[in-house]
Amino acid sequence: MMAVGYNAWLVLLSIALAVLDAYVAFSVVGRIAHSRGPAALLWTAFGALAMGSGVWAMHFIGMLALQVAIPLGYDARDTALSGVPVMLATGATLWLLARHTNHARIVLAGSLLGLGIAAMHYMGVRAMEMRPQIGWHAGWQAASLLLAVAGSTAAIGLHRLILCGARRHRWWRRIGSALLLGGTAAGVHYLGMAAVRFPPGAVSLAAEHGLRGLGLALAVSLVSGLLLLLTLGVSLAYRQLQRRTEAMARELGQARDALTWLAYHDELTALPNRANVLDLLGRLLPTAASERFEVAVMFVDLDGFKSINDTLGHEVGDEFLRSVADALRASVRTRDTVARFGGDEFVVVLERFRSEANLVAICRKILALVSRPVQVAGHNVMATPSIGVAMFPRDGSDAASLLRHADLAMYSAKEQGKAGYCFYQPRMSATARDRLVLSAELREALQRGELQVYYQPKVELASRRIVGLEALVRWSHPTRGLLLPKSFVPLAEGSGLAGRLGEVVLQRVVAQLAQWRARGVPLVPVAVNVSLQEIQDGHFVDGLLRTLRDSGLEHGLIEFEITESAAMRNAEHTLRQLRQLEALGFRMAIDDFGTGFSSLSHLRQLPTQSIKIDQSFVQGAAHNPADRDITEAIIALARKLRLSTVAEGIETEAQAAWLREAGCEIGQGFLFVPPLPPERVPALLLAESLQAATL
Ligand SMILES: Nc1nc2c(ncn2[C@@H]2O[C@H](COP(=O)(O)O[C@H]3[C@@H](O)[C@H](n4cnc5c(=O)[nH]c(N)nc54)O[C@@H]3COP(=O)(O)O)[C@@H](O)[C@H]2O)c(=O)[nH]1
Repeated sequence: MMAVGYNAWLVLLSIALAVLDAYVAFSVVGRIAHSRGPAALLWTAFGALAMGSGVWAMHFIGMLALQVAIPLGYDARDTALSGVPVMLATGATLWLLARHTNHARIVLAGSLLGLGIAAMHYMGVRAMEMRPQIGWHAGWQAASLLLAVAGSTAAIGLHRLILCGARRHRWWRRIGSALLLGGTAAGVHYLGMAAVRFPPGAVSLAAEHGLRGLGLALAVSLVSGLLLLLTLGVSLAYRQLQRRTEAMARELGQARDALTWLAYHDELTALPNRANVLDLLGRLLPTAASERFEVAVMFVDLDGFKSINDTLGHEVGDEFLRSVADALRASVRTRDTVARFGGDEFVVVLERFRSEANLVAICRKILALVSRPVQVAGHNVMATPSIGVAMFPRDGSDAASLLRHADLAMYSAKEQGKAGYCFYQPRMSATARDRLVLSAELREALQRGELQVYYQPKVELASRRIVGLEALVRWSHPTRGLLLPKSFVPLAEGSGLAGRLGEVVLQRVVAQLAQWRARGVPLVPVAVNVSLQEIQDGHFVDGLLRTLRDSGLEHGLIEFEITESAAMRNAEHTLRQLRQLEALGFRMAIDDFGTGFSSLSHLRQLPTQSIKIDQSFVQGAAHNPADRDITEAIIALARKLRLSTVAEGIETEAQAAWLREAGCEIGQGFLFVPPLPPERVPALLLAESLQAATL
């Protein structure tokens, strides 16, 4: 038997190539696993080519490292063909590993790869074309086959363990599995070569025409190494790209989820919003119709929330709305829906309730829980709810009509004194239509001059002398008769006509005063009610001065009454406007005092000469100690601020006497004179006092 030796450098080179090859192969498995469709197929083919050719190059360099006493060569065709089984086996292995793996798949992949490597080796040895044929040592042959299968399986198993295990030390373990697989491929080759027995006198026919030489070994190593490095580079770059794409997809997904949430929820309270409720009712009502159960929609609106917002600020308002949301949730079952439609409007949807009495109980619970005072940023805040209820199928067959009717019922609850609930009744729709008609008619009435101004005297309580008049608008409606402000002033404010209405009243008052003066009637200041909309209009002061310009009237003859809640709203801007009016010599009074949320520091800054005590306190004082206490407190406060007090709505002598004793100087009410048309006022102004006047 011929002696056999190896070129140690080429052996080392072949082992290094095998390890690099294995490392690249595992990297490519990751790319296939994370790709789909054609990309996965392309990576499999690319990986099979790179890894198969790497193993093949390792084997070929190993063959070239072989040194025997005779010249050796390798048939080019057989050598090239020996790469085919390993490439096929590699392709199959990569594909198997990239998909779902279990123990059986790992053993199958390891066996396929091992057999592919072994097949390549034994085909490659044949390429030497030895004559006589070489002999084989069965033991070494069996050992090489066993190593091929066991080593490949172990390396693949180790790699799977890495993927499933913790991230720590992954890199080292990946190198370990590459060393194991690379070592296996090299081991199969060198164990296989140990099995080869060159008969004495044997020759290699391929030495004449085949591949041979150190230069060739280096060239193959270089090409194969470059191919593997290129594959590794592309694989890493591709992984980076995939990670970025995945991160972007994740971010996009999160952004889409956030947008979807926002589209269906109210950001402030995290409650469902209008779109959500419409969606819910759209699904619920058909089921309710087919399964014959009832659905109730409750419209909940807070009374006086605006003044909380305006006087205490939006942060306090927001916090208070969140507490209202909690109170509403606590009032109903978890399966009922509580939603916020915006502002201070909430909606509750209840399904499968037991009876109408059950709904009444829920309304009462809402009233009790929502009306509780809440501590927000050091303030004791409270607002009562007004609730409107509409039921399916009785009050509406679809979401839109149910919500509209619940809303109308809520308005009705407000009209009935607020802090209550109302169930929808068909006549409410008629009332709403009526409001619309009246609103349209008001626009024409302003042009046609149907508005009139009545005057109610303000009287000095001690002497019953008339010290002022209040101008109160009336609408002489062609078919409905004389309408009071409560039936059309809110309509004017809701339809943007408040400014025009104020202008008309002011023109009438100025013309009236000028006419009385011309007739020699002694004049007293006339108070004109102004709404917040008018005050906030940037042209209010200009319009006022224009109206007064040719009248020759002193500005001190006009007093503006602004309600307490309006004075506190948008406080800064309102304050600027009022100061401008004061600087021009106009007088100012705070109307309906005691009904809003005044900030005392703000009140101190208001350029006002008097405070009007709301008539509810004046009339309640006789039987309600709290009203009496509030009235006395307002009078004391006005004294401290050096303001005069005017008590509204005095109807009895007892009220007048008590108010006078309490320190109130001026009064107004039916006891003295009701609001009168202008033609009846001169007689009063010409008399010394009311006692002397004949009404
Ligand atoms: N923006 C404008 N608002 C106006 C204008 N004119 C009136 N108003 C606002 O309407 C409110 C109601 O006015 P009215 O129905 O005319 O009622 C006044 C009196 O009739 C009533 N009053 C007077 N004395 C008594 C009484 O003894 N008992 C009793 N039950 N009611 C009485 O009070 C109203 C006057 O109150 P006040 O203005 O608070 O002094 C009216 O309050 C205005 O807000 C307008 O031109 N523009």
